[in-house]
Order: sequence, then structure tokens, then C-alpha cells
Amino acid sequence: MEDAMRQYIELVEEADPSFLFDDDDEGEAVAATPPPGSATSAGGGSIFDAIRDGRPLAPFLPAHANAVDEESGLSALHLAVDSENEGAVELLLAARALPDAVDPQRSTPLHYAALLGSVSLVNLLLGAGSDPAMVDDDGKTPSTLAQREGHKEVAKKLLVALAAPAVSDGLLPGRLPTVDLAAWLHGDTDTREALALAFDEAFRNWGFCSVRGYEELLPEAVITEARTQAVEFFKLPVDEKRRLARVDGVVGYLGPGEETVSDSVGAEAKVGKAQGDPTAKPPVKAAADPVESLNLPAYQEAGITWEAATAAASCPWRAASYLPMSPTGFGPAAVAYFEGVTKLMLELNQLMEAALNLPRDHMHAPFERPGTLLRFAYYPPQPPNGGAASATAPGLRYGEHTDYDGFTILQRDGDDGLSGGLEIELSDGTWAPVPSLPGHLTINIGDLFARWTNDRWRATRHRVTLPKGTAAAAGRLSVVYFTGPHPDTVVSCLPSTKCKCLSGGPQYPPFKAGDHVRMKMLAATAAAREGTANGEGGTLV
Ligand SMILES: O=C(O)CCC(=O)C(=O)O
Ligand SMILES: [Fe+2]
Repeated sequence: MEDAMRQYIELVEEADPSFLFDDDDEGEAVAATPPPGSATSAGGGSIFDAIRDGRPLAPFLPAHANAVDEESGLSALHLAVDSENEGAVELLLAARALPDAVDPQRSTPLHYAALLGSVSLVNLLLGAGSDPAMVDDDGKTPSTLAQREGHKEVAKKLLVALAAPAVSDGLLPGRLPTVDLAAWLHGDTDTREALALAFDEAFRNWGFCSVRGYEELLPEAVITEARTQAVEFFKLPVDEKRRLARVDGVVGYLGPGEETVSDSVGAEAKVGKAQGDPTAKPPVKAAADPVESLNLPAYQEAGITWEAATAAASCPWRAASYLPMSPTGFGPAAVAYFEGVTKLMLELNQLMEAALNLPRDHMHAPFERPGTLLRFAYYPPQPPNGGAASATAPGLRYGEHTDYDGFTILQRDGDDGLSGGLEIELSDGTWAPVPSLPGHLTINIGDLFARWTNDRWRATRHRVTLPKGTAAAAGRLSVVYFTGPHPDTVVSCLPSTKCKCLSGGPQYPPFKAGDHVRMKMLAATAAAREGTANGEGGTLV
């Protein structure tokens, strides 16, 4: 095994979850700021001259560790890396030079090291906490540059670092593991192997990851159009939206308070592990969720025959009365989104096959006619004190829950690097925000995948909190694609040595995908149907 890979595995094994997602600084570029005074020493010349000439840096440190050359806009660290002066790089980092200073093109020292293809410089910088996810003005990460230049070893190291939680000294803020789909689609065998490994570790440790590089499957313009149309839809008078409520009150339009997602926790207990499910926790006390949603399912309603969802023409909810007449653009925009995000799902399934060493195309048959649900969720503005959030769960927009099915592909507000309220439960029971970054989707898995993988992968509990202060006055839109196999699929432990089913370990009894998902959906909407929710409830058609 490659050294980089071994190091990565060691890092992941040592990682402490409690440091993940402490994302105050997530994604922020740290501008290289010159220290007060000049970067010139009495000893002659500047720190930049000393680096260029290979002279001792001691007279300039630590005072000028973050000096910026006025002419070029480069930090001392940029220059030291560019000069391949490892000694200077070490001294600067030890003197607390900012590892992610940016030059006028927003390139970091790690971009420089990647372009040079220097393994040792990349190691030094990553070790000092350089962020491999930083993008320059051209939207390139260091790993993209290394790949472009044919520096395979460096590219692989950076890809693995990108997907791994930042652990360095355990005190630095962590980040959501990130998987670059473009690298998966176009990378060589080594690259794909590294990504599959990272994918497995992400779901094994956190149950969540971030995905980028999906543009060729799901273009940004399609996302924007779907979001724009959905926002217009939710502005419609409530009577008009209610026309899209469905007879069973489980899918279609659900008004504010008609869902209590935390009621779904534990609803799957009936299909629990024969030996007892050690991860099952008692259901949390339910409060109706102040959210309204339009849910476009592939299969849930009796009487609707499921047709192949990968072909837009036969998408089951397209011809049915699921879609609003107004705004007129919403239907086509939803179909375009559905097509793109379904392609994305199929790639994630292939990553899953590689990650779990499953036979190639193992996921193909169950997903040929997948049981998906496309959900547009709108969290209306709330008064700053938490208003409509109920007394039992003040400050929540969407209660604690695990998702029900396969991959959840979440597109949410947030070009600001903030979480927008999404939080996950860490293994010590504390909650941590999940940063949302431009050009990234958040992926997590639901209980069905956790069971299918015999709990190798985690269905992590999460919730949406109400932002504090005036931010609560802004509405919030999420576009969520719940993926899953055809409802008739019998789910029993995947034939992967990684899932320990082949060796006869404890397993869940087989269950039907559709039964499981349906049970959870019914549980989440039961209170509204029975008229006990504290929301306004609604007349179902
Ligand atoms: O809106 C979000 O950020 C998350 C929504 C969610 O967890 C869900 O719809 O299952
Ligand atoms: Fe969720």
C-alpha cells in the first residue's frame, strides 16, 4: 500500500469526531496581511531578499513571518515555497506564518507546491494545517492543479487530504470530508481508488460528506432555476398549494406543522437486528416542524404504477397531478433537476460499489427503477424568539431524525460557508453545524443504507435549527433528493467483506425497502392525520 494511503488510514483512525465541523473558519480565505512596520531588517534587505538569496531568516522572524511583498503581493511563505526552499518554509511555519495566505490570484502556498509537484512541500504545508479545499480565482484546488500538471503522487495525496477530516493536532477546526466527483469521473485508477477509500471512511465515521465537481451531471443553472421556481411556488396562497396535497397525507404538498419528523425516530424498530440494535435510541419527544414542502415521490401512493425514473418522460409525478400549474416554469425545472440529480445518484452508487468492494454493477438492478423522493422544503421566516417552533423543541426548524432511505443529496442555501442551521449529532451527543459551501452538495445516508451495510455506514442523526437573531426572519429553501432502491427490493446485508456479513456476524433480518420507508413516512405524518399536531393541520384531498 502507498505511504500516503497508510498515513491517511492512520489519520482517520485517530480522528476525534468531537473536533469535526467546528466550522467557524470553514472555507474562509485568510488574506496575507503585512505586519505593522516594514519587512526590512537592520541586517540588510528584506525577508524576501533573504529567501531569494538563501540567507538566514532568523533576523526577520517571527516579526515578518506574515510579510507581504508590496510589488508581487506574495507572502514570504509563497515565496519560500516557490523557491523550493524547504528550510525557509519550515522556519516560517514554525514562526506562525499563515498557511493559507492568498496571493492576488487567491492561490495559497499549497497551490504553489502542487504546481511544483513537490511531495515534501505538500507534506509540510498539510502538516501545518493548509486547507486542500481552497480554490484559486480559476476555481482550482491544489489537487486539480497537480493532476493537470501530471504530478500523480502529489495529486493523490491532496485528494486524500481533501476527503479526510482535518485532524492535524486535533485543535484545528475540522471540515466535512469532501469528495470531488470530477476526479472520480475522469481520474485514473489510483485516483478513483483513493476516492472510494475516502468515501467509505466518510460514511463510516461521520455518515456525511460533501460532494463537488458535479457540474457535468447536475449543472448549477439547473439548480438555480429549480430553486427560483420553488421559491415562487411557496409564495402562492395556501389554498392553491393545498391542491397538491395527496390523499394519504404522506407525500405531495405538506403544510407547516403537517410533519413531525422526529416521530419517525425508532419507527423502524420492528425490523431491528435480531440480536437487538445497540444503536437504537428511544424516540425523541415530538414537535411539529415549522416547514412546508412539496414531495415528489417515485412510488409511495397505491395505484400509481412505477415507471423507470431515469427517463424523464416516464417520471411518475410528471404527468400526475403532483406538479403545480403555477408558476408555469416549476414543472420543467423540477424535471430537469430530477434528471440531473438522478445521474448524480447513479455515480454515487458506483462510488459505493468501489468503496465497499462490491461486485461491479451490484447496485444497478435495485436502482434501475429507484424509489426516490424529490423534496422542496421551505422553512418560513420566524420571529427572532423562535415563534412557531413549538415549546417542546424551541428553536428548531426540522426536528431530530435520521433519513429513511439511501443517499440523501441535499442542496441548501449557503454561499456564505455557514450551515444555515443544519446540525449533526456527534458521537459524544453534542451537535455541530455542517458547513454549506458554494459548489458543494451535502450527502448523507439514511437507515436503509445503514442496515444494508450492516451498520458499517452510519445514518447520523441531524436537525435544522433556527438561526439566532435576525437571520431567523429569512426563509430557507432546501432541495432534497432521497434516493433508494425499488420499493420491492429485499434488503439484506450486502455481499461485502467490509460489512462482515459473509463471515456470519450479527445481521438485520431481511426487509422490503418500500415497507421500511413507508413506515417511517407514516410515522412522521401521523400526528397531523390524527389532528394532534400543534401546527394548523390541513384538509387532505
Ligand atoms: O434542510 C436541511 O438542511 C436538511 C433537511 C433534512 O434533514 C431532510 O429533509 O431530511
Ligand atoms: Fe434529513
